[in-house]
Amino acid sequence: MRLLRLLAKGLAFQNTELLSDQHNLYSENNSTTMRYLFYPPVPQNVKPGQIRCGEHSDYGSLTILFQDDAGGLQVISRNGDWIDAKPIPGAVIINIGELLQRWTTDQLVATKHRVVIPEEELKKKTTRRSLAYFVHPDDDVIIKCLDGSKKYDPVSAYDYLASKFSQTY
Ligand SMILES: O=C(O)CCC(=O)C(=O)O
Ligand SMILES: [Fe+2]
Repeated sequence: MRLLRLLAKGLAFQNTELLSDQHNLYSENNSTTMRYLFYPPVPQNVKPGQIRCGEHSDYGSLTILFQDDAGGLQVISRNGDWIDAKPIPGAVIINIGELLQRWTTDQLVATKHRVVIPEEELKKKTTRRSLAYFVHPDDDVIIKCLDGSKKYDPVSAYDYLASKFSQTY
């Protein structure tokens, strides 16, 4: 909630509660979830180009991501290069989600990221664990461009998530 308030401040919204007010994280009408991810050791005969977690951006408002020291997470830069998001002890990663990008008409960008397989043989044998807290707006919030533009069609947070899940799974 503090992060959402700070983002609203950073974007110079008059109402700094504008985003946080739409996130009743513990209500039944909110799809915020925590996911624990476990990546087993990579098999020896892994094919070139195989990946631990394919390129995507997260769907909601923000993701707070805790990763262990295995490494492999990469984020895409504005010019399309993949940059290692090296684990830093005690640090968390904050990803902007697609709904927040739509809401802010691209002022905040949902950065694409992926998890690649380590190159060193020894590291391939290690597992990787991460913990992701996917923060979502309340299900019934209609996400429409806050600047009044029509760049993105209004969509409810729930419908957006449901359409993403049906495409993914
Ligand atoms: O495991 C990770 O570090 C990233 C996972 C991820 O990006 C996701 O589940 O959306
Ligand atoms: Fe992700």
